[in-house]
Amino acid sequence: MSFNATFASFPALEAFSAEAGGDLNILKSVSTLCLAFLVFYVYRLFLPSPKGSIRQLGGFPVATAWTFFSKRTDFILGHFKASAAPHFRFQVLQHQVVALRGEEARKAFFDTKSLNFTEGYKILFGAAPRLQDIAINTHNGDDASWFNKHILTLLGKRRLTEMLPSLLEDVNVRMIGWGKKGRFDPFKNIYDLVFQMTVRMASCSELAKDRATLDELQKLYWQLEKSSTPTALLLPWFPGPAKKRKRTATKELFTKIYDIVEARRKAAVPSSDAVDVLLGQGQSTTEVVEFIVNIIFAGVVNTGMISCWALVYLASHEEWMAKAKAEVKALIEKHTNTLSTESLSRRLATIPISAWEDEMPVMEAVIRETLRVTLTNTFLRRNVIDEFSVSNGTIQQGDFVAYNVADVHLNSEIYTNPREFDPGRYDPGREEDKKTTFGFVGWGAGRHPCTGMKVAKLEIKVIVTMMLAGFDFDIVDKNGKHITKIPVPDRNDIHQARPVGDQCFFEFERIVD
Ligand code: HEM
Repeated sequence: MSFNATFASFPALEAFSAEAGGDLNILKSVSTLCLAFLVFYVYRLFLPSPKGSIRQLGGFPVATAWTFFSKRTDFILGHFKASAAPHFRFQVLQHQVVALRGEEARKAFFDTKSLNFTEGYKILFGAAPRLQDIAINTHNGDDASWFNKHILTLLGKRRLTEMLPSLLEDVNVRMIGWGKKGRFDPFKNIYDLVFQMTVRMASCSELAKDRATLDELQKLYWQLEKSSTPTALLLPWFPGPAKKRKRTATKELFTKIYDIVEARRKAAVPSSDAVDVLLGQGQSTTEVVEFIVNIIFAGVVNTGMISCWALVYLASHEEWMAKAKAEVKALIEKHTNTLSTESLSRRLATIPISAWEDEMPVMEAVIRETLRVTLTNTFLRRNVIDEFSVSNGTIQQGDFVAYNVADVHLNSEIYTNPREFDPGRYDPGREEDKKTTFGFVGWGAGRHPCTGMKVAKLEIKVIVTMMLAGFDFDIVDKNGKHITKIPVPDRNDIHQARPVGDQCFFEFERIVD
């Protein structure tokens, strides 16, 4: 059955068509609702805070919630700066959110069983499209353990070994497309590489090789990734054009992947690609599609961001560039035939996964430091069971809890000159990240460590290694002039953390094919 047919056969979808016709009625109700909300909020402003122990933010709740969605990092850090308290509480529509800071809060945030991961992100983040969004119910939609189990087997060491040559070839083909010399925007070209690699790892070679479909998927992906606007999150029921565009893009994305998975189901000879492995385990086409979409949304943004910024920092720090290049050279000399006339990507493919993982300490430190300086996450949870106390404040059942990564990663009591890029801070003798509990949370911590870390690290290392061994490159402005001021990530840009102010580019020349 085609996805369109499956899609159309769901009764709830018919309800959606009817809903579209009913937009006018909804619009009429909107004004009444807005008035009701207004009266309610003004009334609330004059009531004493019912949650005595945690400071409740004043002001108009809709305005407060708006800043939480539009400039999340500034919002959280700004309110913490204004008071010495370890927490504050605010309202997003009918939901209560508690922002936390400090070591005790961090321990509780990452370790408390009743703080639910999926519920935390579902309402306050909303990036990954779900089949439920287009009225299709599945068993695994909210089951994080189902995805984690499959990630660990499908993206484990054995598969990384199998996939390494294809990943390198994908990168090589794209890099050939850049030409021998030129200038590019890393926040476009490097993301293209990461998107292709992620799709390759999560799906099948038919899709990874089909450039036209990949480009279409990538376009839909960014459309959906960037559809989590303050309006969309605050007014999810509002029937505006953005909501319709999101629904159409979600349907198109799922449909394209569905057709590819169905074609693999009918293939005479199964391959070792992720899609075939999942189908072989008896998963339905819908489940496989859901798996692929979830991997793309879990993987692309952060892997792309760290690959871009690792290269930007290396290009801005001569000493670390020299160390990283020396490490790559040593790896190539030890594990590849340096007399071979084969392409760089083919030679790199002979380096065993264990060497990529264990013999690149400089690159490990560069990735860790890039994560520390660049990551902008506000981690989210929802307290789904009993109330509990943290730093003398009560987290009620149903409360959302938010913890911004800057509280630990940019904390000058933990890291010296925290905004400076200095991978040496993890060296024996310094080990600044070990000074406190969960001093580094770039790959998560406690109950929800990142299950995609190994594959993400490999993708970043492949990209950086291909750049260091294959190119001379410099960081320049839009006019091609070398940039001396080190770019600073925009901590409110939750997708790419692009540099604040002017964009930066790489001016490159290919030196090894
Ligand atoms: C540089 C790239 C990446 C970074 C920095 C990163 C970071 C993180 C962090 C910080 C968390 C914890 C979030 C929290 O506690 O709220 C997390 C969780 C997760 N990550 Fe990643 N991630 C990356 C790449 C990937 C990739 C490529 C995948 C999939 C292949 C992936 C899959 C996941 C999943 C499924 C979880 C949730 C784990 C759970 O439910 O317990 N990540 N990641």
